[in-house]
Amino acid sequence: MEPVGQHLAEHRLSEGKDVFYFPNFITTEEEEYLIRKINDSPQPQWKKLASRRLQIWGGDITAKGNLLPRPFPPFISKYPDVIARIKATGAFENTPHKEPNHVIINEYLPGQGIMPHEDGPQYHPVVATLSLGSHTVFHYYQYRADGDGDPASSGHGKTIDTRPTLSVILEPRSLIISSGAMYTSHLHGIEEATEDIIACTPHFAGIAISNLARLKDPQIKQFIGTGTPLQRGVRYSLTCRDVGRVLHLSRR
Ligand SMILES: O=C(O)CCC(=O)C(=O)O
Ligand SMILES: [Fe+2]
Repeated sequence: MEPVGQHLAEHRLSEGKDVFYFPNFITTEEEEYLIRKINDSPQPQWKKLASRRLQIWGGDITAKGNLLPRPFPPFISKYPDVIARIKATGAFENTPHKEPNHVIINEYLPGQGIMPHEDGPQYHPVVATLSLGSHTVFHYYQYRADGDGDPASSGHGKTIDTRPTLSVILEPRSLIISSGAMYTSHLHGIEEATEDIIACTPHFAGIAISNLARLKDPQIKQFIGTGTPLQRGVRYSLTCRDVGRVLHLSRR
């Protein structure tokens, strides 16, 4: 068997950065099935936020950061076997449970996004995100060293550098894994947009994307090649992480 680390390394997007991109991590049939199961979930499973809705699977996390574990539904752990496939990448080799035990499913309508944020210390610093239904553009950011700048873009009293460190197109069916400093000292976010204009040549005004050469979706490639804006559809993402501290309640 090939060493797992080497396999992961083939998917690295940028030298020295722990960001790994896997196009077509699932098939279109699996994608359709997952979207159907997400939409079939009972209404109370959805949590409504101001700007999007989400489902939490694997259990709730207490205020102290402990997971109250609940088994995954079959559409996450059996068919398709998303958790086992993520484990097989080797990215979770050094996490407490060696595989994700917690999955957040986010739904984004066109025009919705997620503000730059950090995922925080309750998770081991590895995150794998599966995209379904539509592409999006995912940015990594850093805090500014000097502390001045636009106060509107600051969080926790620190100012975020609005120029992304790295930008990635997440194709439908792709998996992206971030770990190390990309988890612990960077933020990530998705702009609220209904379309994305991508730079296909150095002189073309648009977002510079780190995984252009790795894209696989024929339509996305064609649109980028002709400078056509990519219209966002409804996107679902499965954010898979390992919560280190798990509460095992004894049964009476
Ligand atoms: O939807 C995504 O790709 C990102 C979601 C995310 O950052 C999160 O749930 O913490
Ligand atoms: Fe996040």
